[in-house]
Amino acid sequence: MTERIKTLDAFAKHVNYSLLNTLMPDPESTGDGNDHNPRQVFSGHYVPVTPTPLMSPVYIAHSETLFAELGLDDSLATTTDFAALFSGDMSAVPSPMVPYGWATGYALSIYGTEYTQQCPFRTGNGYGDGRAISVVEAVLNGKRWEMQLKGAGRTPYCRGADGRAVLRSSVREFLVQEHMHALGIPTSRSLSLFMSTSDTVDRPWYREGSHAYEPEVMVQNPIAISTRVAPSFLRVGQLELFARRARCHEHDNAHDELKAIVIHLIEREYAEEIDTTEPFDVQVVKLATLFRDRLTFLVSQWIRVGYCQGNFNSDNCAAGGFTLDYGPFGFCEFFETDYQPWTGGGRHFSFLNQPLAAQKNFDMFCRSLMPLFADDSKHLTALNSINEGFSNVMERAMANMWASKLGLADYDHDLLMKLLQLMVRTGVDYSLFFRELSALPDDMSSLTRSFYHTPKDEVMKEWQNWLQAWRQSIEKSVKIEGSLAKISETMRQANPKFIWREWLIVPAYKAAEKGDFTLIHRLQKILTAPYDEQSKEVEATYYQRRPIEFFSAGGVAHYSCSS
Ligand SMILES: Nc1ncnc2c1ncn2[C@@H]1O[C@H](COP(=O)(O)OP(=O)(O)OP(=O)(O)O)[C@@H](O)[C@H]1O
Ligand SMILES: [Mg+2]
Repeated sequence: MTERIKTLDAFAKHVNYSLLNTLMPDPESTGDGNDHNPRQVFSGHYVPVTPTPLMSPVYIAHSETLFAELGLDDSLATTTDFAALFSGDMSAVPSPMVPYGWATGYALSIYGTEYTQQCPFRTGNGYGDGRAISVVEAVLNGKRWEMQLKGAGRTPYCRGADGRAVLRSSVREFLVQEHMHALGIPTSRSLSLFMSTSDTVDRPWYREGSHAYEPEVMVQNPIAISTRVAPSFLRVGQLELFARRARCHEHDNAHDELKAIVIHLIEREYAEEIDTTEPFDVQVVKLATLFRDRLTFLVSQWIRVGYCQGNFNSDNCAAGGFTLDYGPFGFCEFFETDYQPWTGGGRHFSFLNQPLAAQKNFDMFCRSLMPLFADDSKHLTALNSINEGFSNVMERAMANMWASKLGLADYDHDLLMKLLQLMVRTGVDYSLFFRELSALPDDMSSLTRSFYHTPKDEVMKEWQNWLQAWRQSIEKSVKIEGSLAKISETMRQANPKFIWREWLIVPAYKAAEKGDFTLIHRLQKILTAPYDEQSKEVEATYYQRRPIEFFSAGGVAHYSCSS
Protein backbone atom coordinates (compact mmCIF):
# COMPACT_ATOMS: atom_id res chain seq x y z
CA MET A 1 0.00 0.00 0.00
CA THR A 2 1.35 3.43 -0.88
CA GLU A 3 1.76 5.84 1.96
CA ARG A 4 -0.90 8.47 2.50
CA ILE A 5 -0.11 12.12 1.77
CA LYS A 6 0.78 13.98 4.98
CA THR A 7 1.98 17.40 3.84
CA LEU A 8 0.81 20.06 1.42
CA ASP A 9 4.21 19.84 -0.31
CA ALA A 10 3.58 16.17 -1.07
CA PHE A 11 -0.01 16.99 -2.08
CA ALA A 12 1.19 19.71 -4.48
CA LYS A 13 3.11 17.13 -6.50
CA HIS A 14 -0.24 15.71 -7.65
CA VAL A 15 -1.56 19.06 -8.84
CA ASN A 16 -2.22 19.08 -12.56
CA TYR A 17 -4.16 21.89 -14.20
CA SER A 18 -6.10 20.73 -17.25
CA LEU A 19 -8.59 23.60 -17.03
CA LEU A 20 -6.00 26.36 -16.68
CA ASN A 21 -3.85 24.78 -19.37
CA THR A 22 -6.44 24.04 -22.03
CA LEU A 23 -9.27 26.54 -21.59
CA MET A 24 -9.17 30.26 -22.27
CA PRO A 25 -8.82 32.91 -19.55
CA ASP A 26 -10.82 36.12 -19.75
CA PRO A 27 -8.56 38.27 -21.97
CA GLU A 28 -9.41 41.34 -19.88
CA SER A 29 -8.22 39.77 -16.66
CA THR A 30 -4.95 40.97 -15.14
CA GLY A 31 -4.02 37.34 -14.56
CA ASP A 32 -2.73 37.80 -11.00
CA GLY A 33 -6.04 36.99 -9.37
CA ASN A 34 -6.63 40.43 -7.92
CA ASP A 35 -10.09 40.69 -9.41
CA HIS A 36 -12.77 41.14 -6.76
CA ASN A 37 -15.19 43.73 -8.08
CA PRO A 38 -18.35 42.97 -10.02
CA ARG A 39 -17.79 43.44 -13.73
CA GLN A 40 -18.87 42.02 -17.04
CA VAL A 41 -16.80 39.17 -18.42
CA PHE A 42 -17.43 39.01 -22.15
CA SER A 43 -15.33 36.06 -23.20
CA GLY A 44 -12.97 33.33 -22.02
CA HIS A 45 -13.84 30.33 -19.86
CA TYR A 46 -12.49 31.44 -16.52
CA VAL A 47 -11.13 34.36 -14.51
CA PRO A 48 -8.11 33.94 -12.23
CA VAL A 49 -9.15 35.07 -8.71
CA THR A 50 -7.49 34.88 -5.33
CA PRO A 51 -9.74 33.82 -2.46
CA THR A 52 -10.15 36.23 0.45
CA PRO A 53 -8.88 34.35 3.50
CA LEU A 54 -10.99 33.86 6.61
CA MET A 55 -9.76 35.85 9.61
CA SER A 56 -8.82 33.62 12.57
CA PRO A 57 -9.81 30.35 10.89
CA VAL A 58 -10.49 27.25 12.95
CA TYR A 59 -10.76 23.69 11.74
CA ILE A 60 -14.21 22.12 12.16
CA ALA A 61 -14.10 18.86 10.23
CA HIS A 62 -12.89 16.94 7.22
CA SER A 63 -14.27 13.88 5.47
CA GLU A 64 -12.30 10.81 6.47
CA THR A 65 -14.00 8.82 3.71
CA LEU A 66 -12.96 11.22 0.98
CA PHE A 67 -9.47 11.62 2.45
CA ALA A 68 -9.04 7.83 2.24
CA GLU A 69 -10.28 7.78 -1.37
CA LEU A 70 -7.85 10.52 -2.33
CA GLY A 71 -4.94 8.92 -0.47
CA LEU A 72 -4.70 11.78 2.03
CA ASP A 73 -3.67 11.14 5.60
CA ASP A 74 -6.12 12.41 8.21
CA SER A 75 -3.31 14.31 9.90
CA LEU A 76 -3.01 16.53 6.79
CA ALA A 77 -6.34 18.20 7.60
CA THR A 78 -4.99 19.98 10.66
CA THR A 79 -1.58 21.00 9.31
CA THR A 80 -0.95 24.74 9.10
CA ASP A 81 -0.43 24.66 5.32
CA PHE A 82 -3.62 22.72 4.60
CA ALA A 83 -5.63 24.92 6.95
CA ALA A 84 -4.26 28.05 5.29
CA LEU A 85 -5.12 26.93 1.75
CA PHE A 86 -8.58 25.60 2.55
CA SER A 87 -9.51 28.64 4.60
CA GLY A 88 -8.68 30.81 1.61
CA ASP A 89 -5.04 31.85 1.96
CA MET A 90 -3.12 30.96 -1.21
CA SER A 91 -0.21 33.33 -0.61
CA ALA A 92 2.29 30.59 0.25
CA VAL A 93 1.13 27.52 -1.67
CA PRO A 94 3.99 25.20 -2.65
CA SER A 95 5.01 24.86 -6.30
CA PRO A 96 3.88 23.76 -8.82
CA MET A 97 0.64 25.25 -7.49
CA VAL A 98 -0.16 28.76 -8.67
CA PRO A 99 -1.08 31.32 -5.99
CA TYR A 100 -4.54 32.01 -7.37
CA GLY A 101 -7.73 30.12 -8.08
CA TRP A 102 -10.37 30.55 -10.75
CA ALA A 103 -14.03 31.45 -11.05
CA THR A 104 -16.19 30.64 -14.05
CA GLY A 105 -19.11 32.37 -15.71
CA TYR A 106 -22.36 30.62 -16.44
CA ALA A 107 -25.81 31.39 -17.76
CA LEU A 108 -29.07 30.89 -15.95
CA SER A 109 -32.28 29.36 -17.12
CA ILE A 110 -35.14 28.61 -14.79
CA TYR A 111 -37.40 25.74 -15.75
CA GLY A 112 -36.51 26.16 -19.41
CA THR A 113 -36.68 29.96 -19.61
CA GLU A 114 -33.46 31.84 -20.40
CA TYR A 115 -32.53 34.77 -18.16
CA THR A 116 -30.08 37.58 -18.82
CA GLN A 117 -31.36 40.13 -16.32
CA GLN A 118 -30.00 38.47 -13.20
CA CYS A 119 -26.75 40.42 -13.01
CA PRO A 120 -26.29 44.14 -12.25
CA PHE A 121 -25.54 44.79 -15.94
CA ARG A 122 -28.74 43.06 -17.07
CA THR A 123 -26.81 41.15 -19.71
CA GLY A 124 -25.91 37.92 -17.89
CA ASN A 125 -22.21 38.70 -18.43
CA GLY A 126 -21.70 39.32 -14.73
CA TYR A 127 -23.18 35.98 -13.62
CA GLY A 128 -21.25 32.91 -12.50
CA ASP A 129 -19.24 31.73 -9.50
CA GLY A 130 -19.93 34.66 -7.22
CA ARG A 131 -18.41 33.08 -4.13
CA ALA A 132 -17.11 29.70 -5.31
CA ILE A 133 -13.44 29.66 -6.25
CA SER A 134 -11.62 26.55 -7.45
CA VAL A 135 -8.10 26.30 -6.07
CA VAL A 136 -6.82 22.86 -7.02
CA GLU A 137 -7.00 20.39 -9.86
CA ALA A 138 -5.10 17.22 -9.01
CA VAL A 139 -4.73 13.60 -10.00
CA LEU A 140 -5.00 11.52 -6.83
CA ASN A 141 -5.10 7.73 -6.78
CA GLY A 142 -5.41 7.78 -10.56
CA LYS A 143 -8.43 10.07 -10.68
CA ARG A 144 -8.67 13.74 -11.59
CA TRP A 145 -10.44 15.98 -9.09
CA GLU A 146 -11.18 19.67 -8.77
CA MET A 147 -11.35 21.30 -5.35
CA GLN A 148 -13.48 24.37 -4.89
CA LEU A 149 -13.84 26.72 -1.94
CA LYS A 150 -17.38 27.92 -1.30
CA GLY A 151 -17.72 31.26 0.47
CA ALA A 152 -14.19 32.29 -0.49
CA GLY A 153 -14.88 35.97 -1.09
CA ARG A 154 -15.85 38.18 -3.97
CA THR A 155 -15.23 37.40 -7.64
CA PRO A 156 -16.15 39.44 -10.73
CA TYR A 157 -19.44 37.47 -10.67
CA CYS A 158 -20.37 38.44 -7.08
CA ARG A 159 -23.03 40.91 -8.28
CA GLY A 160 -22.22 43.26 -5.42
CA ALA A 161 -22.71 40.63 -2.72
CA ASP A 162 -20.07 39.73 -0.13
CA GLY A 163 -18.82 36.44 -1.58
CA ARG A 164 -19.28 34.73 1.76
CA ALA A 165 -21.19 31.71 3.05
CA VAL A 166 -22.60 31.58 6.56
CA LEU A 167 -21.65 28.81 8.96
CA ARG A 168 -25.17 27.33 8.83
CA SER A 169 -25.18 26.76 5.07
CA SER A 170 -21.58 25.56 5.09
CA VAL A 171 -22.27 22.96 7.80
CA ARG A 172 -25.32 21.78 5.87
CA GLU A 173 -23.48 21.44 2.57
CA PHE A 174 -20.48 19.80 4.23
CA LEU A 175 -22.59 17.16 6.02
CA VAL A 176 -25.08 16.44 3.28
CA GLN A 177 -22.57 15.82 0.50
CA GLU A 178 -21.05 12.90 2.38
CA HIS A 179 -24.53 11.73 3.41
CA MET A 180 -25.61 11.64 -0.24
CA HIS A 181 -22.46 9.78 -1.21
CA ALA A 182 -23.16 7.19 1.49
CA LEU A 183 -26.72 6.93 0.20
CA GLY A 184 -25.21 5.92 -3.15
CA ILE A 185 -26.21 9.09 -4.96
CA PRO A 186 -23.77 10.80 -7.33
CA THR A 187 -22.71 14.07 -5.72
CA SER A 188 -19.99 16.64 -5.22
CA ARG A 189 -18.03 15.61 -2.12
CA SER A 190 -16.84 17.34 1.04
CA LEU A 191 -13.17 17.80 1.74
CA SER A 192 -12.99 20.18 4.69
CA LEU A 193 -14.77 22.83 6.71
CA PHE A 194 -13.20 25.86 8.40
CA MET A 195 -14.94 28.75 10.14
CA SER A 196 -13.82 32.19 11.15
CA THR A 197 -13.93 33.10 14.83
CA SER A 198 -14.03 36.81 14.04
CA ASP A 199 -15.62 37.51 10.62
CA THR A 200 -19.38 37.77 10.40
CA VAL A 201 -21.98 38.71 7.81
CA ASP A 202 -25.62 39.67 8.19
CA ARG A 203 -28.37 37.61 6.57
CA PRO A 204 -32.16 37.68 6.85
CA TRP A 205 -33.34 34.78 9.02
CA TYR A 206 -36.08 33.65 11.37
CA ARG A 207 -36.63 34.54 15.01
CA GLU A 208 -36.17 31.69 17.50
CA GLY A 209 -39.27 29.48 17.43
CA SER A 210 -40.80 31.41 14.52
CA HIS A 211 -43.44 29.95 12.25
CA ALA A 212 -43.17 32.76 9.72
CA TYR A 213 -42.82 31.80 6.07
CA GLU A 214 -40.26 34.44 5.12
CA PRO A 215 -37.39 35.60 7.38
CA GLU A 216 -38.22 38.44 9.72
CA VAL A 217 -34.90 39.77 11.02
CA MET A 218 -31.30 40.38 10.02
CA VAL A 219 -29.04 38.03 11.93
CA GLN A 220 -25.29 38.24 12.36
CA ASN A 221 -23.67 34.95 11.32
CA PRO A 222 -20.15 33.61 11.56
CA ILE A 223 -18.73 32.79 8.13
CA ALA A 224 -17.10 29.60 6.94
CA ILE A 225 -15.42 28.08 3.93
CA SER A 226 -16.33 24.55 2.92
CA THR A 227 -14.34 22.83 0.19
CA ARG A 228 -16.14 20.58 -2.22
CA VAL A 229 -14.58 18.12 -4.61
CA ALA A 230 -15.80 16.75 -7.94
CA PRO A 231 -14.39 15.57 -11.28
CA SER A 232 -15.35 19.05 -12.52
CA PHE A 233 -17.74 21.84 -11.63
CA LEU A 234 -19.07 22.25 -15.17
CA ARG A 235 -22.77 23.05 -15.16
CA VAL A 236 -25.46 22.96 -17.82
CA GLY A 237 -25.57 26.75 -17.37
CA GLN A 238 -21.95 26.96 -18.40
CA LEU A 239 -22.56 25.31 -21.74
CA GLU A 240 -25.54 27.56 -22.13
CA LEU A 241 -23.46 30.70 -21.68
CA PHE A 242 -21.11 29.76 -24.51
CA ALA A 243 -23.93 28.47 -26.69
CA ARG A 244 -25.86 31.72 -26.33
CA ARG A 245 -22.75 33.63 -27.41
CA ALA A 246 -22.10 31.24 -30.31
CA ARG A 247 -25.73 31.38 -31.40
CA CYS A 248 -25.61 35.14 -32.01
CA HIS A 249 -21.89 35.33 -32.98
CA GLU A 250 -21.26 37.62 -30.05
CA HIS A 251 -17.53 37.67 -30.70
CA ASP A 252 -15.07 36.01 -33.09
CA ASN A 253 -14.13 33.20 -30.70
CA ALA A 254 -17.64 32.39 -29.56
CA HIS A 255 -18.00 29.18 -31.55
CA ASP A 256 -14.49 27.99 -30.62
CA GLU A 257 -15.15 28.67 -26.93
CA LEU A 258 -18.29 26.55 -27.05
CA LYS A 259 -16.47 23.73 -28.78
CA ALA A 260 -13.57 23.94 -26.32
CA ILE A 261 -15.84 23.71 -23.27
CA VAL A 262 -17.63 20.67 -24.70
CA ILE A 263 -14.30 18.94 -25.42
CA HIS A 264 -13.27 19.79 -21.89
CA LEU A 265 -16.52 18.41 -20.46
CA ILE A 266 -15.99 15.14 -22.29
CA GLU A 267 -12.45 14.86 -20.97
CA ARG A 268 -13.33 15.70 -17.39
CA GLU A 269 -16.58 13.77 -17.00
CA TYR A 270 -17.02 11.24 -19.80
CA ALA A 271 -13.48 10.15 -20.76
CA GLU A 272 -14.11 6.54 -19.83
CA GLU A 273 -17.23 6.24 -21.96
CA ILE A 274 -16.50 8.40 -24.99
CA ASP A 275 -13.86 7.50 -27.53
CA THR A 276 -12.17 10.82 -28.32
CA THR A 277 -10.65 9.47 -31.52
CA GLU A 278 -14.13 9.34 -33.06
CA PRO A 279 -15.41 12.29 -35.13
CA PHE A 280 -16.46 15.17 -32.83
CA ASP A 281 -20.12 15.10 -33.93
CA VAL A 282 -20.34 11.45 -32.93
CA GLN A 283 -18.82 12.25 -29.54
CA VAL A 284 -21.36 15.00 -28.95
CA VAL A 285 -24.29 12.71 -29.70
CA LYS A 286 -22.83 10.11 -27.33
CA LEU A 287 -22.39 12.84 -24.72
CA ALA A 288 -26.09 13.68 -24.87
CA THR A 289 -27.10 10.03 -24.45
CA LEU A 290 -24.76 9.53 -21.51
CA PHE A 291 -25.84 12.71 -19.75
CA ARG A 292 -29.48 11.71 -20.24
CA ASP A 293 -28.76 8.35 -18.60
CA ARG A 294 -26.94 9.97 -15.70
CA LEU A 295 -29.49 12.72 -15.13
CA THR A 296 -32.52 10.44 -15.20
CA PHE A 297 -30.82 7.99 -12.84
CA LEU A 298 -29.80 10.84 -10.54
CA VAL A 299 -33.28 12.28 -10.22
CA SER A 300 -34.86 8.87 -9.69
CA GLN A 301 -32.37 8.31 -6.86
CA TRP A 302 -33.17 11.68 -5.31
CA ILE A 303 -36.76 10.55 -5.09
CA ARG A 304 -35.77 7.19 -3.70
CA VAL A 305 -34.27 8.84 -0.61
CA GLY A 306 -36.71 11.75 -0.35
CA TYR A 307 -34.27 14.43 -1.54
CA CYS A 308 -35.62 17.66 -2.99
CA GLN A 309 -33.11 19.97 -4.71
CA GLY A 310 -35.44 22.93 -4.30
CA ASN A 311 -33.80 25.14 -6.94
CA PHE A 312 -32.98 22.99 -9.93
CA ASN A 313 -32.01 25.78 -12.33
CA SER A 314 -29.64 24.98 -15.17
CA ASP A 315 -26.79 26.59 -13.21
CA ASN A 316 -27.38 24.17 -10.34
CA CYS A 317 -27.37 21.18 -12.69
CA ALA A 318 -23.90 19.61 -12.99
CA ALA A 319 -23.09 18.52 -16.56
CA GLY A 320 -21.41 15.43 -15.09
CA GLY A 321 -24.80 14.27 -13.83
CA PHE A 322 -24.25 14.51 -10.07
CA THR A 323 -25.91 16.57 -7.34
CA LEU A 324 -24.48 20.09 -6.98
CA ASP A 325 -25.33 23.14 -4.85
CA TYR A 326 -26.85 22.16 -1.55
CA GLY A 327 -28.51 25.45 -0.68
CA PRO A 328 -32.26 25.26 -0.52
CA PHE A 329 -32.45 21.47 -0.43
CA GLY A 330 -34.40 19.33 2.02
CA PHE A 331 -35.49 15.75 2.66
CA CYS A 332 -39.14 14.87 2.62
CA GLU A 333 -40.27 13.59 6.02
CA PHE A 334 -44.05 14.07 6.03
CA PHE A 335 -44.87 12.78 2.54
CA GLU A 336 -46.27 15.37 0.15
CA THR A 337 -45.98 15.05 -3.62
CA ASP A 338 -45.18 18.77 -3.87
CA TYR A 339 -42.84 19.00 -0.90
CA GLN A 340 -40.60 22.05 -1.35
CA PRO A 341 -38.44 23.38 1.49
CA TRP A 342 -37.30 26.56 -0.26
CA THR A 343 -39.70 29.48 0.03
CA GLY A 344 -38.54 30.83 -3.34
CA GLY A 345 -38.72 27.52 -5.19
CA GLY A 346 -42.35 27.06 -6.16
CA ARG A 347 -44.04 23.89 -7.31
CA HIS A 348 -41.95 23.45 -10.44
CA PHE A 349 -38.94 22.43 -8.31
CA SER A 350 -40.99 20.43 -5.80
CA PHE A 351 -40.39 16.80 -4.83
CA LEU A 352 -42.20 14.70 -7.43
CA ASN A 353 -41.89 17.38 -10.10
CA GLN A 354 -38.13 16.94 -10.21
CA PRO A 355 -38.22 14.65 -13.27
CA LEU A 356 -39.89 17.48 -15.19
CA ALA A 357 -37.44 20.07 -13.89
CA ALA A 358 -34.62 17.75 -15.01
CA GLN A 359 -36.20 17.49 -18.44
CA LYS A 360 -36.14 21.28 -18.76
CA ASN A 361 -32.44 21.32 -17.88
CA PHE A 362 -31.75 18.51 -20.32
CA ASP A 363 -33.51 20.45 -23.04
CA MET A 364 -31.24 23.43 -22.32
CA PHE A 365 -28.24 21.10 -22.46
CA CYS A 366 -29.25 19.78 -25.89
CA ARG A 367 -30.01 23.26 -27.17
CA SER A 368 -26.51 24.30 -26.07
CA LEU A 369 -24.96 21.57 -28.20
CA MET A 370 -26.92 22.48 -31.34
CA PRO A 371 -24.67 25.32 -32.58
CA LEU A 372 -21.94 22.67 -32.91
CA PHE A 373 -23.82 21.00 -35.77
CA ALA A 374 -24.65 22.17 -39.26
CA ASP A 375 -28.43 22.66 -39.77
CA ASP A 376 -28.85 19.62 -41.99
CA SER A 377 -26.58 17.32 -40.04
CA LYS A 378 -27.85 13.82 -39.30
CA HIS A 379 -26.24 14.26 -35.90
CA LEU A 380 -28.54 17.18 -35.18
CA THR A 381 -31.48 14.90 -35.91
CA ALA A 382 -30.00 12.30 -33.59
CA LEU A 383 -29.59 14.91 -30.85
CA ASN A 384 -33.22 15.97 -31.23
CA SER A 385 -34.45 12.45 -30.90
CA ILE A 386 -32.32 11.90 -27.76
CA ASN A 387 -33.91 15.03 -26.33
CA GLU A 388 -37.41 13.87 -27.26
CA GLY A 389 -36.74 10.48 -25.69
CA PHE A 390 -36.03 11.99 -22.26
CA SER A 391 -39.46 11.40 -20.75
CA ASN A 392 -39.45 7.70 -21.67
CA VAL A 393 -36.02 7.13 -20.19
CA MET A 394 -37.02 9.11 -17.10
CA GLU A 395 -40.17 7.06 -16.71
CA ARG A 396 -38.19 3.82 -16.88
CA ALA A 397 -35.71 5.07 -14.28
CA MET A 398 -38.61 6.00 -11.99
CA ALA A 399 -40.32 2.64 -12.50
CA ASN A 400 -37.11 0.79 -11.61
CA MET A 401 -36.62 2.98 -8.58
CA TRP A 402 -40.18 2.46 -7.24
CA ALA A 403 -39.89 -1.28 -7.87
CA SER A 404 -36.68 -1.34 -5.81
CA LYS A 405 -38.32 0.57 -2.95
CA LEU A 406 -41.20 -1.89 -2.96
CA GLY A 407 -39.00 -4.97 -3.31
CA LEU A 408 -40.69 -5.99 -6.55
CA ALA A 409 -39.08 -7.62 -9.56
CA ASP A 410 -41.52 -5.75 -11.81
CA TYR A 411 -42.93 -2.27 -11.42
CA ASP A 412 -46.64 -2.28 -10.60
CA HIS A 413 -48.16 1.11 -11.40
CA ASP A 414 -51.56 0.52 -9.77
CA LEU A 415 -50.03 -0.77 -6.58
CA LEU A 416 -47.78 2.28 -6.33
CA MET A 417 -50.56 4.78 -7.08
CA LYS A 418 -52.80 3.24 -4.45
CA LEU A 419 -49.96 3.42 -1.93
CA LEU A 420 -49.12 7.06 -2.67
CA GLN A 421 -52.79 8.00 -2.34
CA LEU A 422 -53.02 6.28 1.01
CA MET A 423 -49.82 7.95 2.17
CA VAL A 424 -51.23 11.36 1.26
CA ARG A 425 -54.57 10.64 2.95
CA THR A 426 -52.97 9.41 6.15
CA GLY A 427 -49.94 11.66 6.51
CA VAL A 428 -46.97 9.34 6.52
CA ASP A 429 -43.25 9.72 7.14
CA TYR A 430 -41.72 8.82 3.78
CA SER A 431 -38.47 7.21 4.95
CA LEU A 432 -39.82 5.54 8.07
CA PHE A 433 -42.62 3.92 6.11
CA PHE A 434 -40.41 2.35 3.46
CA ARG A 435 -37.80 1.26 5.99
CA GLU A 436 -40.45 -0.47 8.11
CA LEU A 437 -41.89 -2.03 4.96
CA SER A 438 -38.45 -3.51 4.23
CA ALA A 439 -38.99 -5.90 7.16
CA LEU A 440 -41.85 -7.43 5.09
CA PRO A 441 -44.56 -7.09 7.75
CA ASP A 442 -47.74 -9.22 7.58
CA ASP A 443 -49.86 -6.63 9.33
CA MET A 444 -49.99 -2.88 9.76
CA SER A 445 -48.71 -2.64 13.35
CA SER A 446 -45.08 -1.70 12.58
CA LEU A 447 -46.04 0.51 9.65
CA THR A 448 -48.27 2.76 11.74
CA ARG A 449 -45.10 3.96 13.46
CA SER A 450 -44.61 6.12 10.35
CA PHE A 451 -48.13 7.62 10.54
CA TYR A 452 -48.52 11.23 11.63
CA HIS A 453 -52.26 10.70 12.24
CA THR A 454 -54.38 7.73 13.22
CA PRO A 455 -56.44 6.87 10.17
CA LYS A 456 -60.19 6.28 10.31
CA ASP A 457 -61.28 2.64 10.35
CA GLU A 458 -62.26 2.64 6.69
CA VAL A 459 -58.86 4.04 5.67
CA MET A 460 -57.15 1.45 7.85
CA LYS A 461 -59.12 -1.23 6.02
CA GLU A 462 -57.77 0.15 2.73
CA TRP A 463 -54.24 0.00 4.14
CA GLN A 464 -54.77 -3.66 5.07
CA ASN A 465 -56.01 -4.43 1.57
CA TRP A 466 -53.05 -2.67 0.08
CA LEU A 467 -50.63 -4.58 2.30
CA GLN A 468 -52.22 -7.86 1.31
CA ALA A 469 -51.95 -7.03 -2.41
CA TRP A 470 -48.32 -5.99 -1.95
CA ARG A 471 -47.51 -9.19 -0.04
CA GLN A 472 -48.97 -11.21 -2.91
CA SER A 473 -46.66 -9.40 -5.35
CA ILE A 474 -43.75 -10.06 -3.03
CA GLU A 475 -44.56 -13.78 -3.02
CA LYS A 476 -44.32 -13.67 -6.83
CA SER A 477 -40.96 -11.87 -6.61
CA VAL A 478 -39.61 -14.62 -4.34
CA LYS A 479 -39.57 -16.93 -7.35
CA ILE A 480 -37.15 -14.54 -9.06
CA GLU A 481 -35.18 -13.25 -6.08
CA GLY A 482 -34.80 -16.57 -4.26
CA SER A 483 -36.02 -15.87 -0.74
CA LEU A 484 -37.94 -13.42 1.42
CA ALA A 485 -34.77 -12.70 3.38
CA LYS A 486 -33.03 -11.65 0.19
CA ILE A 487 -35.88 -9.36 -0.81
CA SER A 488 -35.89 -7.79 2.63
CA GLU A 489 -32.14 -7.15 2.45
CA THR A 490 -32.41 -5.63 -1.05
CA MET A 491 -35.23 -3.40 0.18
CA ARG A 492 -33.13 -2.24 3.12
CA GLN A 493 -30.47 -1.15 0.62
CA ALA A 494 -33.08 0.88 -1.24
CA ASN A 495 -34.73 2.35 1.85
CA PRO A 496 -32.31 4.10 4.21
CA LYS A 497 -32.87 4.04 7.96
CA PHE A 498 -31.13 7.29 8.84
CA ILE A 499 -31.82 10.23 6.59
CA TRP A 500 -31.30 13.96 6.86
CA ARG A 501 -33.93 15.43 9.16
CA GLU A 502 -33.47 19.18 9.34
CA TRP A 503 -34.58 19.51 12.98
CA LEU A 504 -31.74 17.16 13.96
CA ILE A 505 -29.20 19.22 12.02
CA VAL A 506 -30.15 22.65 13.43
CA PRO A 507 -28.65 21.94 16.89
CA ALA A 508 -25.34 20.99 15.23
CA TYR A 509 -24.82 24.31 13.44
CA LYS A 510 -26.11 26.23 16.44
CA ALA A 511 -23.56 24.53 18.70
CA ALA A 512 -20.86 25.19 16.09
CA GLU A 513 -21.65 28.91 16.30
CA LYS A 514 -20.54 28.64 19.94
CA GLY A 515 -17.41 26.69 19.03
CA ASP A 516 -18.71 23.21 19.88
CA PHE A 517 -18.31 20.80 16.95
CA THR A 518 -19.15 17.52 18.67
CA LEU A 519 -22.62 17.27 17.14
CA ILE A 520 -21.21 17.85 13.67
CA HIS A 521 -18.80 14.97 14.21
CA ARG A 522 -21.59 12.77 15.56
CA LEU A 523 -23.79 13.53 12.56
CA GLN A 524 -20.90 12.81 10.20
CA LYS A 525 -20.79 9.26 11.60
CA ILE A 526 -24.53 8.64 11.65
CA LEU A 527 -25.28 10.08 8.23
CA THR A 528 -22.47 8.20 6.49
CA ALA A 529 -23.93 4.82 7.50
CA PRO A 530 -27.55 5.47 6.49
CA TYR A 531 -28.49 1.86 5.67
CA ASP A 532 -26.93 0.26 8.75
CA GLU A 533 -28.65 -0.62 11.97
CA GLN A 534 -26.97 1.66 14.51
CA SER A 535 -27.03 1.70 18.32
CA LYS A 536 -30.35 1.79 20.21
CA GLU A 537 -29.43 5.24 21.45
CA VAL A 538 -28.86 6.57 17.92
CA GLU A 539 -32.08 4.93 16.80
CA ALA A 540 -34.08 6.52 19.61
CA THR A 541 -33.09 10.02 18.50
CA TYR A 542 -32.52 9.79 14.78
CA TYR A 543 -35.12 7.27 13.62
CA GLN A 544 -38.22 9.24 14.42
CA ARG A 545 -40.99 11.21 12.81
CA ARG A 546 -40.63 14.98 12.80
CA PRO A 547 -41.97 16.30 16.13
CA ILE A 548 -45.08 18.42 15.77
CA GLU A 549 -43.39 21.66 16.93
CA PHE A 550 -41.16 21.62 13.85
CA PHE A 551 -44.02 21.54 11.36
CA SER A 552 -44.06 24.94 9.64
CA ALA A 553 -41.14 26.14 11.80
CA GLY A 554 -39.13 28.85 9.99
CA GLY A 555 -35.57 27.70 9.26
CA VAL A 556 -36.51 24.05 9.81
CA ALA A 557 -39.57 23.09 7.74
CA HIS A 558 -38.81 25.79 5.20
CA TYR A 559 -36.19 28.43 4.62
CA SER A 560 -35.47 31.34 2.38
CA CYS A 561 -32.15 31.07 0.56
CA SER A 562 -29.92 30.18 3.46
CA SER A 563 -26.62 31.22 1.95
N1 LIG B 1 -22.94 35.84 -0.79
C1 LIG B 1 -22.74 35.76 -2.10
N2 LIG B 1 -21.79 36.53 -2.69
C2 LIG B 1 -21.57 36.46 -4.01
N3 LIG B 1 -22.25 35.67 -4.85
C3 LIG B 1 -23.21 34.89 -4.33
C4 LIG B 1 -23.50 34.89 -2.94
N4 LIG B 1 -24.51 34.01 -2.72
C5 LIG B 1 -24.81 33.47 -3.91
N5 LIG B 1 -24.04 33.99 -4.89
C6 LIG B 1 -24.08 33.67 -6.31
O1 LIG B 1 -25.43 33.77 -6.74
C7 LIG B 1 -25.75 32.75 -7.68
C8 LIG B 1 -26.99 32.01 -7.27
O2 LIG B 1 -26.81 31.44 -6.00
P1 LIG B 1 -27.06 29.92 -5.64
O3 LIG B 1 -27.69 29.94 -4.31
O4 LIG B 1 -27.61 29.14 -6.75
O5 LIG B 1 -25.59 29.37 -5.59
P2 LIG B 1 -24.60 29.03 -4.47
O6 LIG B 1 -25.25 28.25 -3.43
O7 LIG B 1 -23.80 30.21 -4.04
O8 LIG B 1 -23.55 28.27 -5.29
P3 LIG B 1 -23.27 26.97 -6.05
O9 LIG B 1 -24.27 26.83 -7.15
O10 LIG B 1 -21.90 27.31 -6.53
O11 LIG B 1 -23.29 25.87 -5.05
C9 LIG B 1 -24.52 31.87 -7.77
O12 LIG B 1 -23.90 32.19 -8.98
C10 LIG B 1 -23.68 32.25 -6.59
O13 LIG B 1 -22.30 32.14 -6.85
MG1 LIG C 1 -26.01 27.71 -7.30
